[in-house]
Amino acid sequence: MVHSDSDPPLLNHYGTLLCHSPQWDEPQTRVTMEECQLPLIDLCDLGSDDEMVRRACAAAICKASSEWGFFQVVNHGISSQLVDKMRSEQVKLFRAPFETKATSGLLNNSYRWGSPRATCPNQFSWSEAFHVPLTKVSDEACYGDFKSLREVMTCFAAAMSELSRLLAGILTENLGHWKQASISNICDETTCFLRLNHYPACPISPEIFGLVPHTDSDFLTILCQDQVGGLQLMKDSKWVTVKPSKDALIVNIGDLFQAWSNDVYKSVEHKVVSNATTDRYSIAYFLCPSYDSLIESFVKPSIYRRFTFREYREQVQEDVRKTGYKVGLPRFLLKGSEDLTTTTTESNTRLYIPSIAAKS
Ligand SMILES: C=C1C[C@]23C[C@@]1(O)CC[C@H]2[C@@]12CC[C@H](O)[C@@](C)(C(=O)O1)[C@H]2[C@@H]3C(=O)O
Ligand SMILES: O=C(O)CCC(=O)C(=O)O
Ligand SMILES: [Fe+2]
Repeated sequence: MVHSDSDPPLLNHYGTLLCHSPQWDEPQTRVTMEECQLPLIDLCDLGSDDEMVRRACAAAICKASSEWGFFQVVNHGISSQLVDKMRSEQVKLFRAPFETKATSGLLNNSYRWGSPRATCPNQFSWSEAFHVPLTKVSDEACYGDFKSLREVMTCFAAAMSELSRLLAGILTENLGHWKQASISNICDETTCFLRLNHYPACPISPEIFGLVPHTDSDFLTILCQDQVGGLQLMKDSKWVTVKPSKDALIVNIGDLFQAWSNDVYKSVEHKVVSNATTDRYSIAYFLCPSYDSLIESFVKPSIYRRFTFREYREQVQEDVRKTGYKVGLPRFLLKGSEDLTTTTTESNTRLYIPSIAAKS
């Protein structure tokens, strides 16, 4: 492996983990995975003159969010030029020396690499990231020498923010309790994040995760990935590989939407497998509420107890600190509601009668 000074010290951190986990000595072979075509939704239909077309599009978004927890959207309004500019700025950013990324306070000092708390190889992520709060995306002081990055990131974050609110509105209204609370009211520019991911090529072992299996701790995530591939999600208890699609963005439901919808929508486990030869880049936009926001289902009996986003984050961080793993929603199950929580099978798929004519 040729080491460049921009690479985080993934190899020696991973090496120390290996020393304590002998069972990882056997050579591993890269298995070919079943590829899936995520539900593909053309958001142009939301602007159709035909109300039935608008309703059908909204219903498809809701159905995919319940059955897959994932879907992909085209004609989402984010130009390929902006995506290409964002990607080239992202590549430049990660090519900076590791010292600069890790110690200069760049992007609100939001740099993360590997998995600092990993105690064994399967808790390790062969990746680096900047997890940037939206409040800082336009802050000139956060960009150091990366002046051109600021304008692109500001435009990109604004476009992702608008798209996330459109989708959250459709998903909330389908639940029928949109009168009592709207997610757009508790999520705003000050509470969301933009996460820039870089997955360096990893020629050591196909067993190494680019990003460990996890569910997202938010309402929903919009993901812009390059064409390298590697994202996998859990479908019917099997890992399936998401086939990259050039002009599509991927949307996935987060833990908070699963709780808010009383399990109608699913926050589905996903991971990134490493690539032996090619670096991979992605950008994730996380629609998150303020830390004091109360997450509760308006549908009774609730499966989960009411909790604030702050409680949720603190519980995740405590579990990761103590066990190396995120537990997430199971920590908030109400007593006796374990048997209420649904698993997605054809038999209990909800009937979609959107209570709205999707807004054009
Ligand atoms: C959406 C996210 C949840 C996560 C942080 C992240 O931004 C991307 C990685 C996720 C992950 C995966 C491994 C661990 O479960 C976790 C606690 C972590 O450190 O990174 C989760 C994060 C989370 O749920 O907060
Ligand atoms: O890079 C990807 O495809 C997935 C990233 C992800 O799951 C995350 O940042 O939460
Ligand atoms: Fe994720």
